[in-house]
Amino acid sequence: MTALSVNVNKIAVLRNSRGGSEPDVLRAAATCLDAGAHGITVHPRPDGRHIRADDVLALARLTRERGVEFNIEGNPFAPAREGYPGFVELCRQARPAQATLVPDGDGQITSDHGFDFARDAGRLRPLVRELKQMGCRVSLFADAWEPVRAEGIEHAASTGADRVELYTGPYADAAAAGEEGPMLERFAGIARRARAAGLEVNAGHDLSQSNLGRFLEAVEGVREVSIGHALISEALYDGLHRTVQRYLQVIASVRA
Ligand SMILES: CC(=O)[C@@H](O)[C@H](O)COP(=O)(O)O
Ligand SMILES: NCC(=O)COP(=O)(O)O
Repeated sequence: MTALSVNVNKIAVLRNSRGGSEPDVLRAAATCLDAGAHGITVHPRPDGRHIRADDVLALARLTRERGVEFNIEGNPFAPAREGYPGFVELCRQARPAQATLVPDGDGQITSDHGFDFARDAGRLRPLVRELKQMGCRVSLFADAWEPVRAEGIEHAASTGADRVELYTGPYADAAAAGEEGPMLERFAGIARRARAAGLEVNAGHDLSQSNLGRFLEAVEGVREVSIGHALISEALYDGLHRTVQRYLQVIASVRA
């Protein structure tokens, strides 16, 4: 069954908006785990807009104590700056179960593309090796809708990474327009291609209660979905514990 990793970035957005300690990221993560979430994801960004280095280390302790997975996302090429030791150094300190490499620039409002693996495989390879030597499973953020980039799956495998995380933003947009059919076929094809290349498949970005089930029905073998923005938004109306349980029910209802 697909694992649910809850991304708690948006708890930190609200907390940072007033400069205090509430809402508490750690308490929110513990609530998600109490509700049955399989893991926690964060995407600390160099500008510190939400998750900060101290959150990462605190969440690393919590997930280790709970015996669940911690997934840290980030751009491994982004330089360190005050308050941000750099992605690889953060992983060295936190030792997450999974490191998900995402090619985001500082100016992006959110993640919106995967790697160009034909171009980037060479410089990703040593980073993947270093992270795996730390004991991290390594996942690479990958597009699934642009033919040019999507053909790079074999290049992604050549980096030594364990998984790709399919960027599902375009799927979510298509689903909102009721036009997800062709997109799902493409995602299913890329997922098969990834597994044939020896990569397991994660998925994430803009997944929600309304679009998750159709995605998992169409795209076989998704090991993990990491979900944040929609889940936290829905939790504002329905409560965090109940919302996490609703996502788990969606996942459990998917035909094996
Ligand atoms: C990689 C990805 O698609 C998301 O996990 C990303 O973490 C979202 O980042 P923001 O929460 O900063 O939008
Ligand atoms: N990798 C995707 C993730 O962690 C959360 O993305 P979103 O649900 O906040 O869009």
